[in-house]
Formats: sequence, structure tokens, C-alpha cells
Amino acid sequence: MHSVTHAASIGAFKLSSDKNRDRKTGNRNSRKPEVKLTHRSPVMAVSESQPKVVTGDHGYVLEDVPHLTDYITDLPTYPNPLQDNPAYAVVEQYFVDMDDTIAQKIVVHANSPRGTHFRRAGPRQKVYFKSDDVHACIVTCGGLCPGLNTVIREIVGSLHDMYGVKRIEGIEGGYRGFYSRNTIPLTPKAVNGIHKRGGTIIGTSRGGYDNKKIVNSIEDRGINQVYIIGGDGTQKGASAIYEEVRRRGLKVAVVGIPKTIDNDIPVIDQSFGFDTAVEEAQRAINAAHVEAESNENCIGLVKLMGRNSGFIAMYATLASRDVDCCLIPESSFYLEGPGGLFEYVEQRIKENGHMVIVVAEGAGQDLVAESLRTNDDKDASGNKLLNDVGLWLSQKIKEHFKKQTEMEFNLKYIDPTYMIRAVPSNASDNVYCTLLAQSAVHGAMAGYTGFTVGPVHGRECYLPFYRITEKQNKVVITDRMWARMLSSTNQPSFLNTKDIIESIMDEAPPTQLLDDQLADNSLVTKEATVC
Ligand SMILES: Nc1ncnc2c1ncn2[C@@H]1O[C@H](COP(=O)(O)OP(=O)(O)OP(=O)(O)O)[C@@H](O)[C@H]1O
Ligand SMILES: O=P(O)(O)OC[C@H]1O[C@](O)(CO)[C@@H](O)[C@@H]1O
Ligand SMILES: [Mg+2]
Repeated sequence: MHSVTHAASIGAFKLSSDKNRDRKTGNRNSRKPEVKLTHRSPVMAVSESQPKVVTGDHGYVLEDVPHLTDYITDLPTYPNPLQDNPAYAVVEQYFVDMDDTIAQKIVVHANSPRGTHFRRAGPRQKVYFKSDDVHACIVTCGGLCPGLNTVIREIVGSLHDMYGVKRIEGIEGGYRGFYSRNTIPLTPKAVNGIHKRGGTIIGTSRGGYDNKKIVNSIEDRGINQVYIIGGDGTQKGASAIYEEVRRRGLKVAVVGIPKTIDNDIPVIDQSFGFDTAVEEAQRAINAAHVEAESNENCIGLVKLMGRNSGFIAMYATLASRDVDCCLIPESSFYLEGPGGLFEYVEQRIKENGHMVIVVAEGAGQDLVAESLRTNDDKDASGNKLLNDVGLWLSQKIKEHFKKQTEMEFNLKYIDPTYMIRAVPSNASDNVYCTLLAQSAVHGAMAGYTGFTVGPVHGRECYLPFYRITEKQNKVVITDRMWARMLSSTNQPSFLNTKDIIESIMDEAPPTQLLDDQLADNSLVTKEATVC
């Protein structure tokens, strides 16, 4: 077992210490106190959580996720109700073997070490919550993404149909809803059919993160399973909620479900909604192509989402085959001179009479900022507000053609940014969302906490929060996918040596633990921790 010291236990149940706190605002007030039992259990010494790393033979490393038993002693277990569920009981080996782990790297050489692994998601034979005791909540934070409603629906469905859980609430309007809004009861009936709608039925927001108030609200409401759906910012917040829950010794499973239209969450194969967004982007690209083809010397310019990562633009370009140039944040470009964008645009228009450009919203921000001298404004969550590269580029291309060429010239700018994320998820994203939700629920019921769920090489895994918050997933411009994209458009690569070196540096996985690093880590054990 990993090294967590035992300490004097706190009474199994104790009266809420925060009984005078206003449930809506999280502030103390003079309302008549409601006497209730909290879900505190005997806890071990309150320690900051440390990565749980287990090593095995031949360089095997398991980067495990926390479990409630890491800090609470004597937790009772119960047989998993799924064993009596007619739909699942017939499936042989339905329960996941406790030793099942998924390799992070699957391209290996004969003498490669076995490398980093993650715990496989899925139902366990014993669970740490009695169905009647579960009080779950779901919150959605950050920008919209196709599939949010599907994940909500499937969490409710999984809790209810698989585990017989009846108390599930939606936290309204993102993190701040924990302490400033009422909750929305989520029943199978209430969520039936919501997967056919875009958006999130419980609302979302940026900013408003107050760790103490959020955990006070969780504690006051007696919530013991928290499902947090959101992007990189949200998952950082979820990680801090888990730490606070742990510090207070609460029997509360904190589970993250990664959401991002930008596909910028690392480690996992792909984020839900991305597939739908790429599909939806085709409509804008097709429109740009039709306009460009039908007008003389015409450029169709489409701006797509992608703040720091250009995956939507790259995949939409590759899928379309009508695009002549794709610009993303990871690959800097320049306008003037040999090999620059203007030269290429002129050449394409002369050769073909039309062209389509796809630009990710985060591309060329250094150039736009230089030319517009804008402020460093941020949104409520602290994300840098971007300049409109699409408008800027349209303007620059128009100016160039007016000044430098005699050509009659047209440019049609299409900005479908919100349209690609406000749509309902497509069929494949719906299935993906179902797997994510079921895996999240199985993990919480099995007592795991402080984790995010996601597929690694097609298998659902439980990932420690730090693994998905430590960096953003970016398009690697020295990788074959970007090369495929370049060869499909024939655009200049705009690459210089500095970009190539930076890209190669970015590619090295920062927490791919090496044996010599592990030797110094006091939490590393030589046998797997079985919970
Ligand atoms: N480092 C952080 N620690 C705690 N909370 C955070 C942190 N960063 C962001 N948050 C909170 O998480 C929520 C969502 O963050 P943000 O608006 O950045 O969206 P996101 O989850 O990254 O999703 P996306 O960027 O894909 O829309 C906000 O309520 C924000 O206050
Ligand atoms: O305008 P909003 O709602 O803050 O969201 C815009 C951002 O959200 C995302 O869709 C996801 O982070 C980005 O692509 C985009 O920059
Ligand atoms: Mg984000």
C-alpha cells in the first residue's frame, strides 16, 4: 500500500459544523439551523494528495487515481447491484478485473520498458456506496460543446438504471451555481430526449469559482458524488475541489468528465463533441467553396474555433479536401515576401480562380496584436480574449490585392464559430458520451475519486487530474497528421527551425516517469494498490 499515515479518527458521523450556512450563497446566516448528519467518516491524517504511482516488472508504471479509502478508514463495501441486473448479469466477465490497466504508449520496440499505464474504467464487483445513500450532482462549466446534454442524460441513466440511485441534482449555471442558485432535480424522465438538443439543460458559465463555497455547498447539501463536466479550467477547479473534500475528510467522490470543443485535453484520444464540431464545420467550408467557385477571383475564408489548439481546423480541412490553406495557432505564418501567405494566395487565384482558407481563431494572434495594438483582456475565467483573426486577415488580403495587383477580387468571410458547438452531438459522439458517463458512474460507485475519465487507445480509463491539467493537447506540426494536411492543401509550411525545435520539445511527454525519477519518489510502491 502507498504510504499514508494513520491518525486519530474523527467520529463516524458528526453533526454538521456549518449548519448556519446559507445553502444558496455559502455564507453564514441566522436561518434556523437544520440539524443533519454529514457524511464524514473516520479519516486518516489530512495530507495533501500525492500522485499514486505503482511500479512493476520491466519498467511497468501505473499512474493510479485516488480512492476514498486513501483517507477514510473502515469504509464498508456492498455487492455491486449490477450483478442482479438482467441486462448485465448475462455478460460474462462484465466486471473489470482489478488488475486491468491500459498502456499509454502502444507503439513499442522489442526492448522498450512497459511504460506508463492507467487504471481501466468499468464496474467493480464491490461498491462503496449503498444506492439509497447516494446523493449525486452534475455541473457543466466553460464553453458549450455538442454532447453536454448526452453526458448529463447518461449519468442520470447510469446512476438510476444501473445502481438504483434516486437523488440526482443539476447545479445550475456552472461552478457559481453551487453557492448562488437552486439545484434542478434530474430524473430519467426529466432528461429523456435532451441528447437531441444542443447546449446544456443545467446551464454553464465562466468564472465564479470559489473553492471553499463550493465545498461548503457540497457538504451542506449532503452531496456525496460530484460529476464535473468541463474543459481544462474546469478540471483544474475539480482537482482543487477534490483536494478540499479530502482535506475535510468527506466521503465524496469527485469525478471529472473532460469537455472541450478544441480537443485540447491531453492523454485522452479525443474529447466528446469534437467529431460533431468537425462535421458541422464542413457546412461552413462547403458554403465558402461554393461562394469562391461561383465568383470571379474569389476567396472563401472560414474562421473556426480553436483557442490554443488547431485540431478542429486541421481535421475539418483534411475532411473537406476543398481547402487550400489552413492556419492554426501551433504553426506561425507570415503574410509578406517569398513563402508568405500573400504570395500563395496570388498564385492560387491566378492558377485556379478561387481558393478556400480555414483559419483557427487562435492562429496568428501575435500578428494581429502587433497590427491592432490591442489590450490583454481576459474572460471571467482568466482566458485571454482573442482578436478576430478572420476579420483581420480578410482586411489584410483585401488591402494587399487592392495595392499590389490589378485583379478584380472578391472575399467572402464566414464565421460559424458558435454554430459548430451549439448543435446536438452526432451519433458517434452520443455513443462516446454514453461510455464516458457510464465509466464515470462506475468509478464513483467503486469509491474512486479525484479522477477524470477518458479513452486511451479506445479503452476508457481513470486518469489522475494532474495528468490532464498539466499541459494542453496541441497539434504537433512535426507529426504526420500535419504533414498529411499540408500535402492535401499544398500550402507553404511557413516552418522555420525555431518552430520545429519548439514543436519537438512540446512533444516530449512531461510526466512519462523514468525509472531513475521513480527511485526518488517515496510514494512509489512495488505492488499494485488494490481497493
Ligand atoms: N486554475 C483554475 N482553478 C480553479 N478553477 C478554475 C481554474 N481555471 C478555470 N477555473 C474555473 O473553471 C470554470 C471553467 O473554466 P474555463 O472558462 O476556462 O473553461 P474550460 O473548463 O477550460 O472549458 P473550455 O475552455 O473548453 O470552454 C470556470 O468557472 C473557471 O472559473
Ligand atoms: O465566447 P465563449 O463562450 O467564451 O467561448 C469561446 C471559446 O470557447 C471555446 O469554444 C472552448 O474553449 C473556444 O474554442 C473559444 O475560444
Ligand atoms: Mg479551456
